[in-house]
Amino acid sequence: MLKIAVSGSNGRMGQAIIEAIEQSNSIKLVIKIDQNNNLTNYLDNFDVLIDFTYPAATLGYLSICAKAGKKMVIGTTGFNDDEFNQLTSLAKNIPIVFAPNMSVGVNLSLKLLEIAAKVIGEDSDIEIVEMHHRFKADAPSGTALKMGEVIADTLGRDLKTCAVYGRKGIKQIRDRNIIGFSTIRGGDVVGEHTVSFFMQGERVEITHKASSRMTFALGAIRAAEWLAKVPSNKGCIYSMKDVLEMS
Ligand SMILES: NC(=O)C1=CN([C@@H]2O[C@H](COP(=O)(O)OP(=O)(O)OC[C@H]3O[C@@H](n4cnc5c(N)ncnc54)[C@H](OP(=O)(O)O)[C@@H]3O)[C@@H](O)[C@H]2O)C=CC1
Ligand SMILES: O=C(O)C1=N[C@H](C(=O)O)C[C@H](O)C1
Repeated sequence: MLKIAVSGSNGRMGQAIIEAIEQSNSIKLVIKIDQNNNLTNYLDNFDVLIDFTYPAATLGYLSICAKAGKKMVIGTTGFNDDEFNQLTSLAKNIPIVFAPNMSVGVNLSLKLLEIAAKVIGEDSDIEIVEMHHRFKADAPSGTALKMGEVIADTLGRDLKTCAVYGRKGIKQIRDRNIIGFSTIRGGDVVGEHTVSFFMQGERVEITHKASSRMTFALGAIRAAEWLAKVPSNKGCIYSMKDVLEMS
């Protein structure tokens, strides 16, 4: 039976993952890691670490796992460029699944966005709106950024130069080539993303709404089961596209 360690075990996602593991017959929860215990003491006990925490904490756990040859599923979002480079470098030693959103629906939406961008992207004003609960610590969401990246890549644009986050202070009409991002935070919204393609006389919208964190938790478990079959010495960053075999 696959042995799982969960870091951030007291968090919203940590709790959802523990609940999902408890309902599974094929995997077993062996260690809950929180800020009071040390992963280093348990390295012989688990096969895959599932981590949904904060960037600094994730990098700490990844550094330990990379040295010990332990695989990781990482759902944490909000990495800055420097932190992302550290993650990329550490993942040369072990296979990891790293995805800002583990739900099947969002990963299908990424595929739909690729198609939409190909067909209508050049003729559209593209705007991404995301809405999350009041406790979310990063903005825009990792999912919104991933959606923007997929669209920008499809259109041959660089998201670093074509993204506009909010419009305060901008005193000019909209440039067709930008991808706009807007963020809403409030209450207990689990996670909602809408990408609008505004054309002349019509508008296409692709929306995903998560109503339970269980969708992310089940995706993380699916990723751990998939990762278990990848050789430990094959350092690589995999995505949910790999896990779900969506080429
Ligand atoms: N990829 C996906 O599908 C999804 C990704 N996420 C992402 O997962 C992350 C966590 O979200 P969520 O569960 O809502 O957040 P929470 O704040 O509820 O949980 C975060 C956990 O991280 C722990 N933590 C914080 N700092 C440290 C540290 N330095 N060392 C060890 N542990 C630490 C916290 O511990 P303590 O309780 O002790 O403070 C807490 O248990 C976010 O980045 C979020 O965006 C969320 C949902 C889905
Ligand atoms: O913090 C959250 O809650 C979520 N974070 C992820 C993100 O930043 O995209 C995924 C999901 O939308 C929930």
